[in-house]
Parts: sequence; C-alpha cells; structure tokens
Amino acid sequence: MSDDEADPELLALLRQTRGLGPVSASAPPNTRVLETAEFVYDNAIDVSIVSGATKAAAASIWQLMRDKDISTNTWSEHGLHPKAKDESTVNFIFTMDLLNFSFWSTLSEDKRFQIDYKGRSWTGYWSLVAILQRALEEATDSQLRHVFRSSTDEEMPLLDDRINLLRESGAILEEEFDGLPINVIKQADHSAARFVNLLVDHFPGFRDEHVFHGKTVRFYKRAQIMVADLWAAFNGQDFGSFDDVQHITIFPDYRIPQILQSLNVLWYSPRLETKIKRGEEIRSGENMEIEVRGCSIWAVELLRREMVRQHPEAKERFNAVLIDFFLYDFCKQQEEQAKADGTKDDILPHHRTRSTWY
Ligand SMILES: Nc1nc2c(c(CN[C@H]3C=C[C@H](O)[C@@H]3O)cn2[C@@H]2O[C@H](COP(=O)(O)O)[C@@H](O)[C@H]2O)c(=O)[nH]1
Repeated sequence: MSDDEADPELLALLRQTRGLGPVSASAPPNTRVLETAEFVYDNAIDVSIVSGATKAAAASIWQLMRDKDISTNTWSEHGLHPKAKDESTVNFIFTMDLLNFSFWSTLSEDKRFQIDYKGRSWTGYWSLVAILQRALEEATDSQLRHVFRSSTDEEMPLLDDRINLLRESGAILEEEFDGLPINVIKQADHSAARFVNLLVDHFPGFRDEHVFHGKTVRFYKRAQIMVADLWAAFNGQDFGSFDDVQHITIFPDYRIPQILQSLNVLWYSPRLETKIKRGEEIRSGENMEIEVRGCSIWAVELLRREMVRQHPEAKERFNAVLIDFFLYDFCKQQEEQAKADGTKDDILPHHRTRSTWY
C-alpha cells in the first residue's frame, strides 16, 4: 500500500516514530529518549542491568525519598539556587543549563577548579551556580572570564566552549525568541517534551545525539535537566507548569551511572571497570560511553516501574526527575562521606568523558 493510500493517522504515527516532519495533532510530543535507552540496553555488551539489585534499590530509594519527603521544593532549598518565582529565575536556569556540564577534574581537592563565593569554596555543579550568581553581581561582558575565574591554577573546564555557547545561544535566542527564554516556554505550550524538542531543534548546543550501531541515539541531557529545573524551581506552576513532565527521563551525566554502579544496579564489564578505575578517558560517542549513558536511563526507568509495582502511590509522587535529583544528591553525599571516613578508594569513581553534553 503506498503512503497516499495509508490511513492518515497511521501515516502520521509512522512519520513520528521515524522522527520525520510534522506529526498529527493527536500524537503527543515525544523526545524519543526512552526508546533510545531501551535500544542501547538491548545492544550493550559492556554494561548491563542487574534485576535483583534494581528491585532492592527500588525499595530502599522509595524509603529514603519518602523519609526525606523529596519534592519539587527540594530544588529551591539549595542555598545557591534562585528563589524568585519570576522571569529572572527562568533566565538564570536557561543560562545555567546551557553550561551545566563537565566539572570533573583529575587534580586534588585543593588544586581542582573552584569558586570562592559568599565566604566559601564551591566545586563541581555548584561552582557554576556560584559563578552565575556572581555574574549577576559583576554583569559586564568584558569581565566574563574574570567572573568565571578560578581560585586555583586550574581554570574552569571547557571555558572557551562555555563562552562560545553563551554567545551562540544568545544570538539564537535574540533571533528566534526575541531574546527571552520565557518565549521558549510559551512555545512549548505546557509540554515538557515539546520544550526539549524546541531547545534541540533551535540550539545546536543542546543537540545531545550520537550514532550507536548505526542508529541515532538521543540523550538530550541538558535540555531535559532544564525543563526539570524549571518544573522544580516553580513547583510545577507558572513557568514550571508542564503536563507531561513524567515523560522526562533521568539526565545521563557522569554522576547517575556512578551511583547506579555503586548500588550494583549497573554492571560494568571488567575492561570498562578497569578503564574507569585507572582514570582513563572514555571518548564522547564511543560505544562504552553510549552504553553507560543509555543503560543508566533504562535502569532508572525499570527501577521506577519496580518502585510503582511495590508502592502504587509512587506513580504520582516520584517521577524520573525526582528520582534523578535524589540520586544525584545521594551520590554527592556518598562521595563526601567517603572522603570524610577515608573510604574514597573503595567506591568506583565516575567515568571520565570530557564533553559539553554533560
Ligand atoms: N543527573 C543529574 N545531573 C546533575 C544534577 C545536578 C545538580 N542538580 C541539583 C538540582 C536539584 C538536585 O537536587 C541537585 O541538587 C548537576 N548535575 C550534573 O552532574 C555533573 C556535576 O557533578 P559534580 O561535578 O559532582 O558537581 C554535571 O554533569 C552536572 O550537569 C542533577 O540533579 N541530576
């Protein structure tokens, strides 16, 4: 049967699943990240998911998240995150998630890139948040490198890429959205998936796509974390109001795989584990890296389904975004704890891929 004889709805669905052209109004927007994750998992050889540990993790994570009463409020409770429920926070989050990648360092704690702000030193993700808070105080462009300055000899990783991204994305924002991030939100019309697709379609800096076994795989980590940060910062209201936020997956970076592996939810092949243990870099886009990222997404989807099977109320209460936020913070606490009690060498470090994608 040729296309023009096919039922229009079926044709639209076929076009949508093939990621081609406009879809019919009835088909909900789709980022195709979750189908990517299952494909990567089905074709992975260096990473697999351990079902027993996943069931156990689902039970313990449910308990911990319920005891800590994890919710969207958690986001604003972090000292450095902006509190205002207005456009200034949208602009902050847009800029932050444009640059929210690759903070890891091979240097010791006292030598790694860090930011002095409000009387204390910030590293990793929080160094970026501190920089942006500081930038708002020291606004002029010419001080941009000065604002991003490190208090050690190591400058911020991929600093030139970050400044280029600011310039490139600022120009696109100007041309296509009147310079206002809230216009991207308005065009998304309360769909998280459409918001992600808008960012990916208009801003190359968010197009976190790769080729794996001849197929395009989509992770969209920073586009997804942006819609999640907006949703959490605004408690699902106003600029954070999205009807399909359950469509968003975890954000495959270098922290979620690390915590999933330490919970034995992810299994790494001996050759992959050895590479990570030795601190050898894994190139962005190579199979091992794609497998670590894709299997992390799929593992948390299976863990979330198991959590809901064990506790039906989890379906409404804890989506992949809140599980992700919890896992990230849990990973950081575990790392701080390990540093404090000298057991840092007992946990496998995160994998090292230098990339603007995460
Ligand atoms: N999957 C996931 N990745 C996250 C975050 C966050 C922070 N989100 C805050 C907002 C709400 C939560 O409660 C968090 O407190 C940063 N990252 C990523 O990790 C890396 C930085 O790591 P390190 O160098 O150790 O700081 C880097 O790729 C960064 O993009 C998250 O939540 N989920």
